[in-house]
Amino acid sequence: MDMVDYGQLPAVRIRGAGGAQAIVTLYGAHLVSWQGADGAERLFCSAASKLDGSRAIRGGVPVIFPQFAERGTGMRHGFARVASWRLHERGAGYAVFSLTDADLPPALAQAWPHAFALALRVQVNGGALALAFEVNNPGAEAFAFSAALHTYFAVHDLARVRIGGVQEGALRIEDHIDRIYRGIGAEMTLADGEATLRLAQSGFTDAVVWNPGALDAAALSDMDDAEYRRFVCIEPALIAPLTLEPGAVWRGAHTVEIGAE
Ligand SMILES: O=P(O)(O)OC[C@H]1O[C@@H](O)[C@H](O)[C@@H](O)[C@@H]1O
Repeated sequence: MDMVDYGQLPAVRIRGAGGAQAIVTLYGAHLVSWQGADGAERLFCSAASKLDGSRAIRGGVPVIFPQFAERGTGMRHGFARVASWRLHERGAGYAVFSLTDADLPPALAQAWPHAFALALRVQVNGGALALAFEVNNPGAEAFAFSAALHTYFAVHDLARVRIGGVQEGALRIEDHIDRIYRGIGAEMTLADGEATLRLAQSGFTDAVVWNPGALDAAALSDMDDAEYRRFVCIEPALIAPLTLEPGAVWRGAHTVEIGAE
């Protein structure tokens, strides 16, 4: 494990068994790169993304907390993806990042005045990636939150994408899609004609499938026009706000395994 720069952002490189690697920026505890043993990059990150801490990174795995999209009065998709996290622990093949209310700049802390402690554990091992997200309430009052791991999977061509496990039959994506699948239980698959990824989640009850399509991609200043064909977001999510009592902890996990086509 070593410290590297990702654009202008300090980041941690995690090295796992069999040559697996991941890079996580402290800004957002944002997993921006994941390679299995074969060295192929499995996450998409836009060439047009800001990498200087001035706005959320477009790609990788943004941590969404405590609000999903515009479902609330706070920042769109919450503040966790634009906050500076700490490296809490590291070991062979993994690192744990933490964020508490005390780490937030005053404006963000005032906008969401609750005591909280988040932890994100990122582990790589051969062809597997494991993300474990934990929300703690160390305060004296309950708070409600939503959360997601907004994973941008790299694909060779959007037109060849088949997603299994979210609906009856495979889901194909022609262009724009923004759908919430509720009550996800079993494994999902993502195939793009070159490889199949097996995805599993726990704690997170929902999965969001998102791609901006040609029109919306053209309107995004932090994405090149043709890049929408190179990724699909499949996001383990907890959409309906969950109330966390004082002293309670909530855990959500997301695992991805690289398989052959
Ligand atoms: O541009 P943002 O804030 O990163 O959001 C990207 C997308 O994130 C998805 O999770 C939402 O379902 C979409 O509605 C949204 O457009």
